[in-house]
Amino acid sequence: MTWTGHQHIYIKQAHDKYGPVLRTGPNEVSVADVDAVVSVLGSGGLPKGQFYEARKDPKAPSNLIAMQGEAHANRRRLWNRGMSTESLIEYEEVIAKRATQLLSGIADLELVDLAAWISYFAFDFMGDMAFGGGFELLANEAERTNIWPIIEEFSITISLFTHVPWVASSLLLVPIASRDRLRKFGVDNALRRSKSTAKTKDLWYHLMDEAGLEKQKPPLPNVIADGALAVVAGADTTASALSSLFFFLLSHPKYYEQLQEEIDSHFPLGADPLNTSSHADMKFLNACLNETLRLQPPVRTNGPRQVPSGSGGKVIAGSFIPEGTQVYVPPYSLHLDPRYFSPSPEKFMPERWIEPALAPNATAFIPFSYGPSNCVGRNLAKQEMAMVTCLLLSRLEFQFARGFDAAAWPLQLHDHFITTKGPLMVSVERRTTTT
Ligand code: HEM
Repeated sequence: MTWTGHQHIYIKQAHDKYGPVLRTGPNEVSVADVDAVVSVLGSGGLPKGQFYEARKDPKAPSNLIAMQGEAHANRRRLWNRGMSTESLIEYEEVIAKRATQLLSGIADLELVDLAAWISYFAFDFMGDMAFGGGFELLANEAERTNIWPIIEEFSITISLFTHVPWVASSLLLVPIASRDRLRKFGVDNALRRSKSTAKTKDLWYHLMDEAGLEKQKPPLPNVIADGALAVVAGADTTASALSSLFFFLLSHPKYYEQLQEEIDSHFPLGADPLNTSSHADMKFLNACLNETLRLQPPVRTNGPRQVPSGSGGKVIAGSFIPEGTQVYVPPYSLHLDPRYFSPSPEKFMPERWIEPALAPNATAFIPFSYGPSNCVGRNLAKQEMAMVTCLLLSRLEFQFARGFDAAAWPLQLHDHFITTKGPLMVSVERRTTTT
């Protein structure tokens, strides 16, 4: 089931048929019920278990996502500093530089694979954040030809073999030549970054504790492991969400126009669409981002938590779950559940996030998971998406390319823990009114 990339659809169909608590394997259940969000993922919920343990590389230091308990809380403190409001303000300049490169890269191409270009943006930016630079996919055609296929091979291979490509041992599944090149690439960049002083406080600055706030300096290999995690966990997810947003807008011209109008009203002629100070007031933009993350959550099934041995089991959503069982709380199934998102949960309707009469059940909305191991990069991801969307829609006009099979695109979004996607072919024109 995992191999097809459509497991999120099968699980949803099975929930529709058999109810919210479903046995999906000899020792695992899927619970698509809002009660499970807090009781499984919340702070008093269940720990990560064998699923994450089995994917750890015993020879490599763990990255944040594979950690638990106190070790996780200690490492997460460094990450939280790197994702604080002040840090996000520092990152604006780096996002702006890469978004502007994205704009100039596609502005004069008539036909563009927008999904690929958005991915180049997302990888270049996460390389800047995690290692103070490294990828130059937007600027460098040779890199797009030589390095991008390796990154894609890496993403697709590990995603085919494991649910959690973010855990170190997944690297072992990538063909040796690619793996070695990628490892060398990561280590070279990390070593270069470790010898330099950052011009801005990037994520590395916080993970390495360059401010000297911790009693002990984090060991370099741990920081390399977390830097690599940032690239894998932060680039593809954000790129998927942004590509899906453009797909939905292009499929719904009414919403495309409404969003463009909101953007134009906040950034009239001469204003900088990369300025983030209006984002909180841009209701329709935020509604479109939420609606995209609801219908196409980049992490569709997510990794499970486990009922601890010796606990005697746990009652979840009204069902007794024995100890040792792995429990999934699948975002895709929850997000399409009419109990939580009505009317028409399968439709792209940004207004459900604006009109009180359509208000969804916010607890059932978990694109970034929930609780102590939720996505530490969620605010950064939203900031990237908002900046790129405002810039592109204020400067360019997009349409699906002639002959593009829009109906087929969502089926090319494959759930391999993260989401892999097919080409999103669009035609592009400069807007004359705002430039
Ligand atoms: C739209 C974009 C994104 C989505 C949908 C997303 C989703 C998620 C989800 C569902 C998890 C929980 C995984 C689990 O329970 O195993 C997670 C964890 C994580 N994400 Fe994100 N993510 C996004 C962007 C980012 C970005 C930009 C970063 C920045 C580096 C990031 C870094 C992380 C890290 C480090 C974790 C592990 C947190 C922990 O275990 O404490 N993510 N993300």
